Amino acid sequence: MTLYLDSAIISEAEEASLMGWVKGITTNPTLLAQSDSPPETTLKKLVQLTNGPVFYQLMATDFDEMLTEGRKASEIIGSQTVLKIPATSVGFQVVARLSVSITCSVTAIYSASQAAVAREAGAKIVIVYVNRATRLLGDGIALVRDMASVLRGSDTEILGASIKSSEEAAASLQAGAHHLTLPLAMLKAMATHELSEKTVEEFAKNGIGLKI
Ligand SMILES: O=C[C@H](O)COP(=O)(O)O
Repeated sequence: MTLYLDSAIISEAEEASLMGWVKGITTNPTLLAQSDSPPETTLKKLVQLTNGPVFYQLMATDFDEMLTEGRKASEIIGSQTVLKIPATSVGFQVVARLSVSITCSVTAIYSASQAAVAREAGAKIVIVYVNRATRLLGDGIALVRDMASVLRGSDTEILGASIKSSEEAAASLQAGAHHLTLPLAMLKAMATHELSEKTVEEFAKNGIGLKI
């Protein structure tokens, strides 16, 4: 399992890097628009802040332009590139073409059948917007479960995105998500429990340890 930061804000990527357990960064056009640098500069900075994958989502919608954009992103990000390609008819064609040379994920997947098509097209990762799916379809966790069932036995892995609580994060993993991507605040929330803090306070009050 891998936890990724879902952000293009450099200060957040720096903080996630210091955590030591966040192993890559996912971006999308909306997140890149929140950065104060042009996308090319932001992506180069993000690459410096992680040893793991840096995901870039294609904006173009025309087949040839998508190929060009994907190759350009790969030149900027280098060996850490994972392309995020939207789950559209042309998107699947682009995955089939680019996945032979660049790691591809398919994003904005809303059905188990789209996950199966993504796998056949050569995607290594399928991205499911868990909370959005709950809001739009009724049960995002059930969608993760269905996707996991369809992909069982294949190399294609599920990345859960649009996670709004620690409980939703855990439920996504239990349902079969291999990885999660989360905003910085959600990563911190995942690592925190009030009882852990209370327990530490208790030890601090009553215990002793090595002199340092
Ligand atoms: O890249 C996709 C985002 O993770 C979706 O999250 P959101 O539903 O919070 O916008």
